[in-house]
Amino acid sequence: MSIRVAILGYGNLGKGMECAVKQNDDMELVAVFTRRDPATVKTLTDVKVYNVDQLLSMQDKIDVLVLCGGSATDLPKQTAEYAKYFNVVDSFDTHAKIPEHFAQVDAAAKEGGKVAMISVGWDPGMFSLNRLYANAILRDGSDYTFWGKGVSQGHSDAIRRIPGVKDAKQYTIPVESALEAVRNCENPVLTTRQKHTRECFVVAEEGADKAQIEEQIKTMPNYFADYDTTVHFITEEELQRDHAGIPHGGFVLRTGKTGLNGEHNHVIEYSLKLDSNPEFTSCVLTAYARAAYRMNQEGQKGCKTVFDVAPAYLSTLTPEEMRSALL
Ligand SMILES: NC(=O)C1=CN([C@@H]2O[C@H](COP(=O)(O)OP(=O)(O)OC[C@H]3O[C@@H](n4cnc5c(N)ncnc54)[C@H](OP(=O)(O)O)[C@@H]3O)[C@@H](O)[C@H]2O)C=CC1
Ligand SMILES: N[C@@H](C[C@H]1CC(C(=O)O)=NO1)C(=O)O
Repeated sequence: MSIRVAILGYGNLGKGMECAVKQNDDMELVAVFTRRDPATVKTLTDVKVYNVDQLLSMQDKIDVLVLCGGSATDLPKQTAEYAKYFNVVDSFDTHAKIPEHFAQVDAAAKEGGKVAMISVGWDPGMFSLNRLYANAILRDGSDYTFWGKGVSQGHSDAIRRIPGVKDAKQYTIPVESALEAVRNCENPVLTTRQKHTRECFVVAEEGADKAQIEEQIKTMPNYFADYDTTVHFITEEELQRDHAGIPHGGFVLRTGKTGLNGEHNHVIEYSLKLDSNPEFTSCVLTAYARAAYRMNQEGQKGCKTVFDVAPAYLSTLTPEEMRSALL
């Protein structure tokens, strides 16, 4: 029997989820839920769209609810709210607030006897896993993460939540000299500001105070305050013409030494090059939706992160196929 998946929140991630579920023949997309009028939400497939006020009445038709809202203001409320009623997966990526998000979601999921997976995606998510593996293996070393050049959905979402902003895209740009020093095993000590810059393209509402918007972006804690950030105000047409895509990617690196006197250098590198940040992120969310369902079917409950999920839960391979897949 297929795993019945539903989506809450129909933006870039919601559209990505619609595509990702179709690529998994052990799953079916049963519904999309939105806070808006369903009639205004045009989907890519013939999936039925409901207003979120219908969600609880459909609890018995949904095995996993994937939360596709924004981390800045949606997920802090929605994940804990619905973890009481559904197995849920979210992509919460305000790194500094993950511990408090975990605590709230864990209490709700345990109360409902459900599994909740938070901070699933590529960073946090796949990059988190690769940082942990590399750190566990190369004990004498240094960790580095670089993103881009590409469009951060979290940072773009955070800008769009500012009053007076109609639309926005944020590019994360790695400082090439820093990346080169790391690859050369120079083990540089780098501040946040020395690794990336951020460039924002913003469409302001008619009559909005652009100076105030720019100030709110540049001083925004957890998103922009620790970076050199530039803000460009452009028209909706220019945004659609010049910044329609959502490509991204990045690198997780760990450089370290082995041998009694550190004679040998090693570099671990995991990289992603993504045409579509939301479609790739949705593929990760979909694999972890499979894991959440399976773990709950075993009687597990509470909040999990990618660190708590054995790879076998993610895979459609049988145990015999997995053993040969080791080769
Ligand atoms: N961990 C990771 O690696 C990654 C995490 N993310 C996270 O995913 C989050 C969501 O990103 P993204 O999907 O790009 O965000 P969007 O801004 O596209 O969508 C966020 C929410 O806004 C609402 N919305 C979307 N479009 C419209 C519209 N035209 N008018 C009104 N409301 C709209 C939707 O809710 P509703 O339908 O209810 O109105 C939607 O769920 C990001 O904030 C980021 O934190 C993203 C990429 C990677
Ligand atoms: N969570 C990020 C995924 C990566 C990209 C990123 C950044 O550019 O700052 N940080 O983490 C996103 O929303 O796209």
